[in-house]
Amino acid sequence: MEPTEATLCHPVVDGELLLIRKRRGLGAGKLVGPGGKVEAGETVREAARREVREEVRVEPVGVEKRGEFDFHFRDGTVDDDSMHVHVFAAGGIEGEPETTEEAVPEWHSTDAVPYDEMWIDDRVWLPHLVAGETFRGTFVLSDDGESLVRYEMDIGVTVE
Ligand SMILES: Nc1nc2c([nH]c(=O)n2[C@H]2C[C@H](O)[C@@H](COP(=O)(O)OP(=O)(O)OP(=O)(O)O)O2)c(=O)[nH]1
Repeated sequence: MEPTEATLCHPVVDGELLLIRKRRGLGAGKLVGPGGKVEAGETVREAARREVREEVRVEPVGVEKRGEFDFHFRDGTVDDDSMHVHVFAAGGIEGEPETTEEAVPEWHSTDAVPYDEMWIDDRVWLPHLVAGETFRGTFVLSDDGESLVRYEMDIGVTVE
């Protein structure tokens, strides 16, 4: 079975990260970047932009691909919960973030990212996005998603 294609798009504006408190779906309750599954007929970049619009009603600008990761639960084989995530950064936004049915927007300083409220793997790769780097990695989480079983990651990779 192929992993599900998904996106994350992290606006970083004047040293502040725009995160969302997810209200439903995979990772509900956690603080994450805007994102979601890629829909049929759209590119991953279009999907990344659409999810930012849908989740917090702003238009991301200066969108750059920064990396990709594979995200698995349990034994690292592709399963129903496996995601292939395309990660983007945005240098700005147009509009004022709003709360929606899907998400509550929160700004956090890039110097004080609340990693304990995020997916366990975010502390591994998000600092590289904030630093302007690119990355590619694989993360295997425990069944409950609370611990990192293993991971591998390359920094400074070429992204399309
Ligand atoms: N920060 C972070 N995000 C992750 C990880 N794994 C993972 O799938 N995600 C993201 C990628 C997607 O943005 C999101 C999963 O998609 P989703 O369930 O929100 O998709 P969606 O909004 O299209 O949901 P739906 O309404 O269609 O059910 O979770 C991870 O380890 N860290």
